[in-house]
Amino acid sequence: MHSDYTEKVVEIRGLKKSFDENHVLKGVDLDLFKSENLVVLGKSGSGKSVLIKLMVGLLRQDEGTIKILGKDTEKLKLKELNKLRLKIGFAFQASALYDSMTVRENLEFPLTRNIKGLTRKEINLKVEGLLDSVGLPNTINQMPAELSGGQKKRIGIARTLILEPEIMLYDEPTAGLDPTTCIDINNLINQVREEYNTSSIVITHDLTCAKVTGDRMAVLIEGQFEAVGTFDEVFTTASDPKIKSFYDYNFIK
Ligand SMILES: Nc1ncnc2c1ncn2[C@@H]1O[C@H](COP(=O)(O)OP(=O)(O)OP(=O)(O)O)[C@@H](O)[C@H]1O
Repeated sequence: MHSDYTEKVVEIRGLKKSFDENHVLKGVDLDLFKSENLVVLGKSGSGKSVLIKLMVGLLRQDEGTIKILGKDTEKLKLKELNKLRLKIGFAFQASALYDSMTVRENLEFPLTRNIKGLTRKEINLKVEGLLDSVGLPNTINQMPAELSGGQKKRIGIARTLILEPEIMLYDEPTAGLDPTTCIDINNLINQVREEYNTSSIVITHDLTCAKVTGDRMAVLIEGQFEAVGTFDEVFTTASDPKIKSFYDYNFIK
């Protein structure tokens, strides 16, 4: 256990979001504590991405509050919201690398766009340091098309880390990867937490990823978190039929 569960970095209360008659989030409460990895599980269409989009201000809630690093996101002016967004690293499902840029240029891009006045030496140090961290120093001059799916994921994570976010959001980090590469990415998620002291939300359908990376699980069912706790608390000892069917569904799929 890496968190003492005292300091909250995210606090969500009574969050509701509907699209016309589609009531996606029906009063969601969730805490993310400093230095923990929280795994969010839920079937396709259960609202995991909507939750993340609300957190980073890409969507607006109908009701409820989202506090991030002590700030109520709804009350922030755009400039303050943008400043807060820089503290949240979003590792997209598809890595979202720019195909026409080398690995070095991909990593430099968020840095030079957001931080003015860095010297070439400072930029190089940061880029090279992060590539070392994710175990891919030799890819620096390669194009994304020359990388494997797992390597792209690692570079995507490195690029997200370059602005030193306090909170990491991983959107299905192991989707589409072979089992061995999944293990590598799970280990990287844990390593990132140790090295960069991040607090993370990991969205996944992969129960191995959930077990290996998550201090706590939160299962989104019918618009609310039905169960929140350690993997064993939520799954091994669960008697709730909704949780059981979710667990079975994941293995049948
Ligand atoms: N911008 C939007 N406009 C209308 N409906 C939307 C919008 N975004 C999401 N939805 C709806 O909200 C519901 C939840 O979608 P969401 O993408 O959050 O699911 P998810 O849990 O992330 O699914 P998956 O695991 O497949 O990625 C879906 O019914 C979807 O159609």
